[in-house]
Amino acid sequence: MTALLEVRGLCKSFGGVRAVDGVGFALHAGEMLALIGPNGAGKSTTFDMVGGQLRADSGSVRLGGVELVGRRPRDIWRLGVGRTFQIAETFASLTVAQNVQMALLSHAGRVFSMWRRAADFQRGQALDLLDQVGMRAQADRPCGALAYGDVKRVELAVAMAHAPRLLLMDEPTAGMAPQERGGLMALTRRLVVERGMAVLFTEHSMDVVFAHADRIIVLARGQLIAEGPPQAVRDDPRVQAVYFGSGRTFERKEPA
Ligand SMILES: Nc1ncnc2c1ncn2[C@@H]1O[C@H](COP(=O)(O)OP(=O)(O)OP(=O)(O)O)[C@@H](O)[C@H]1O
Repeated sequence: MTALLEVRGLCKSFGGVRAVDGVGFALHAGEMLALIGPNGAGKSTTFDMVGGQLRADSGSVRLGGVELVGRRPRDIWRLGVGRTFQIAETFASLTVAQNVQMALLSHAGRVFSMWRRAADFQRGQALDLLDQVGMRAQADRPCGALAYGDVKRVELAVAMAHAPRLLLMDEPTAGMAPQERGGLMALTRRLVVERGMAVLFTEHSMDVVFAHADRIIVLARGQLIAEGPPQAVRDDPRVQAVYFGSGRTFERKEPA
């Protein structure tokens, strides 16, 4: 099967630091791939090069055969690479439905001079998306009044408004209570299956990674040191060495 995303020989240095050093991997439609590694391993830098926020020094990032390196983030987004954004980027004073409507507006490329007109725009479609993330009943509440776990669901609906082929999720469960994390990842899985979308995510909670990733890639000091299904990665001595070496283990529990 041809990969949706193909990354080859990706490199990025900051001054003398080789933040990402020859990283390559593939990601297929319908797959959830976790990118893990100790602090400073190069996860964010890799992520930002896929999304176009950082330009690679060398290497290739292809989506459906189309080269992304050198394109602007907005063009990459238009080609089908979505990203979930943190709570600060939703409009807390707008309602849940209005937040999704704003995303639909921007997807359609429409500019409205007055919010009054925008308020009616694609409300039905926004409600459908909210239905998919279990938030339709809260459509008319301001986002600022929601529980944190519910805001994360709205962020997913906002990302879905652009119908991404590939969704980048940076620490999707950060700040969530352990019992809420599984729910958000199960919801993400359902969207992946229903839409044939691919997800690339970074995550510090190893419980989330091992429970929800189809495959895992592991970075250490900018290089890819292991790749495979969760159990194989967990048992890989190189991965164990990197995590034990940094004082972190897979058994570590995140604070509630
Ligand atoms: N803008 C920058 N300028 C200079 N050095 C940077 C910059 N961004 C990242 N680095 C360095 O590149 C290396 C990789 O950083 P990166 O943030 O990609 O790692 P990470 O795996 O995401 O770490 P963390 O888990 O702590 O977020 C680190 O040594 C970091 O200090």
